Amino acid sequence: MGFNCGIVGLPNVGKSTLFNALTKAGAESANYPFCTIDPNIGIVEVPDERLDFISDCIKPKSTVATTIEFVDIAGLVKDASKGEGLGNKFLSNIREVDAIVHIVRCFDETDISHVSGKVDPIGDVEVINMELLLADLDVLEKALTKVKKSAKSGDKELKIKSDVLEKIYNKAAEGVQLRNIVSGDDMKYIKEFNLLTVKPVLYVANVDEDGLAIDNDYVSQLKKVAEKENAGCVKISCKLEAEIAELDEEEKNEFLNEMGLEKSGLEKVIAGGYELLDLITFFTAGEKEVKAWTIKKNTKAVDAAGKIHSDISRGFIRAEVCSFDIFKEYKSLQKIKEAGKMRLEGKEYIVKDGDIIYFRFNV
Ligand SMILES: Nc1ncnc2c1ncn2[C@@H]1O[C@H](COP(=O)(O)OP(=O)(O)OP(=O)(O)O)[C@@H](O)[C@H]1O
Ligand SMILES: [Mg+2]
Repeated sequence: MGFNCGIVGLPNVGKSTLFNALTKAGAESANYPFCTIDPNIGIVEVPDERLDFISDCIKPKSTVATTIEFVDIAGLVKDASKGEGLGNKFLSNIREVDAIVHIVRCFDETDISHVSGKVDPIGDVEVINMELLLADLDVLEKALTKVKKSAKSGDKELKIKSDVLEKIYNKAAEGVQLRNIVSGDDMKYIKEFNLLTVKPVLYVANVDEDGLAIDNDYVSQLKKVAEKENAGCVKISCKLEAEIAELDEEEKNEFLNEMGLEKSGLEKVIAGGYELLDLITFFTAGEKEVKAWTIKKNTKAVDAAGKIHSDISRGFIRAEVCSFDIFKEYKSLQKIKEAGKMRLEGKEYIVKDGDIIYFRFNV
């Protein structure tokens, strides 16, 4: 089971360019709208300095990073919810992803055409978000009619569901993106509908080289939009990232240095996506292999063990756990044990981000 982020935005804003930089998959990217029709899917390693540190100390035969999936989706235009552009096909591709990376054009470059004729981040975001919301309204309206009817039977649970749907429908009709108003309790009634504006979103400002050094007006505008929505916003140049991705490690560092950048923007996007998905990482560390594993926040030790192998979960005895900070101090699991700093935890232990775990099991 993987977790994925869908890359969405207007046509010709740099989605495939970013996707290629992320995945080195060579998806078609060109200066015309609707270049992408079918979604491209790519697996991306999640860079993690902690994994590198553990690996440097233990020097295992292999080191394995954790991954997430990115999906490059066709461009969306106004009235897509009514079938314009690639319309419903596009929307159903978005329905399948866990989180949304929304790319917004924040560069001038007259050679690259813009579907509405001018660069306008606020307007562009509104077009996309409105289409997503209209699609949600459509789904909610149908669901509400159905549930209301069945709630007439007097079933209490259906009555609650109908009330929740009605409340959310009314909010959507007011133009509110739903991610900010749906509570955890509401979520269980609407999960099945896979609503688009409930999915977490990260905005990506796609800038030119000048915009990288100093925020241009477009970026400032987009940052305000993101802030208002409580969403994250990262600034990168998709075109530059695609060029950097072609370089080998040494050239890449040289290039980043020259540009006065610490790390490539891709890492910011990957880290941002990982955060959106509400994921954390734990590590297993042996002489053969040091490996990063992905789990949802609040996963129990016995379920985390199941990520590695169902036998380990089934025969779970206990987990030997230390935090990354402890490892950083002692640099060796043996030394941590000798110092009495290794904790023994049971099945119910909630795994924390950065835990290094050894599972004892018996089958
Ligand atoms: N930061 C940038 N500066 C200048 N040009 C850029 C930048 N980012 C992308 N481009 C250019 O914009 C054009 C469109 O890019 P791309 O094909 O990635 O868009 P897209 O969003 O995937 O479009 P579609 O929706 O049609 O699939 C390409 O020519 C690409 O090189
Ligand atoms: Mg594309």
